[in-house]
Amino acid sequence: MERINRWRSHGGWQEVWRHDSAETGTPMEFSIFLPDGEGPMPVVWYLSGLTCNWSNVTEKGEFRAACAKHGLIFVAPDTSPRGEAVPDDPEGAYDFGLGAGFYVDSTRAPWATNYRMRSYVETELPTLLRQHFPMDMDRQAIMGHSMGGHGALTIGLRNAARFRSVSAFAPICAPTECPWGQKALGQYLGPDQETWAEYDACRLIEGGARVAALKVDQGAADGFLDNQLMPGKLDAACKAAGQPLELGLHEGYDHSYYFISSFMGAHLDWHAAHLTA
Ligand SMILES: N[C@@H](CCC(=O)N[C@@H](CS)C(=O)NCC(=O)O)C(=O)O
Repeated sequence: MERINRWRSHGGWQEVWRHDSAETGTPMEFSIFLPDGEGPMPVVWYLSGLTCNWSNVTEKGEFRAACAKHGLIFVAPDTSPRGEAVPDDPEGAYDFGLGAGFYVDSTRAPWATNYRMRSYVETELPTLLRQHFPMDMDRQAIMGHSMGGHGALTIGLRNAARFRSVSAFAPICAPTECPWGQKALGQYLGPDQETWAEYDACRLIEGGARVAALKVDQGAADGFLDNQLMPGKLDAACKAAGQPLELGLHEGYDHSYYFISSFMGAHLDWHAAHLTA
């Protein structure tokens, strides 16, 4: 593992690291905010959306003040494998391939070799980082935005014992039912929709999965709200299953980091309350 940058910020260090991933077969980069102190400290995993790498939330997410205040380590992985040898959408579309790994372990050629973002985020990265940083792995939370909100919800639901709290900004709530999800899951996993279910938060909840604490915020002026994100389906699935959900709909906010940064502090305060209880 190689540290490629670091900046003093909010009484801690904002760092960027590169390492070789066995899962993706490529070098991968992530950012990590480390409050000062010996730790071990609770960890918040933040999964980003389409077109993003670690830099979007790190530069625009405004998470450091809350993380410093609460003593939270904040990790932002990339959203896909990268590199010349990694296959991409044939038309270079933003919603599939590079920057669009969907937190899936692909089972189909030519994607399956590198597109293993589920195992990378769920297993490889936590196993690696706990050896290098003062992380308290008994106190973990996961959050994300859009495609990363889908990642946070599905990884949280499949690993409920590991995360004390799960939250999302404008998540893709029902990927099996929206164009972004159908395009990605159809190609990464193939046409058998039974194999898609473990990558759909609503279907996981319908199938019995639960999390300890769940919070979602959504902008009402988000152009992707009705055709891609569908928070109403998550609300309905949670209500039917008895899964508590704190769902906020916010007039005037869109899909951007202006929305995310407005609610980031509240999400981190909420995670901290669960992580330090
Ligand atoms: N219209 C956008 C769609 C992608 C998009 O909105 N991406 C969101 C996540 S789904 C994002 O965080 N973009 C990067 C940023 O705002 O910094 C594009 O074509 O780039």
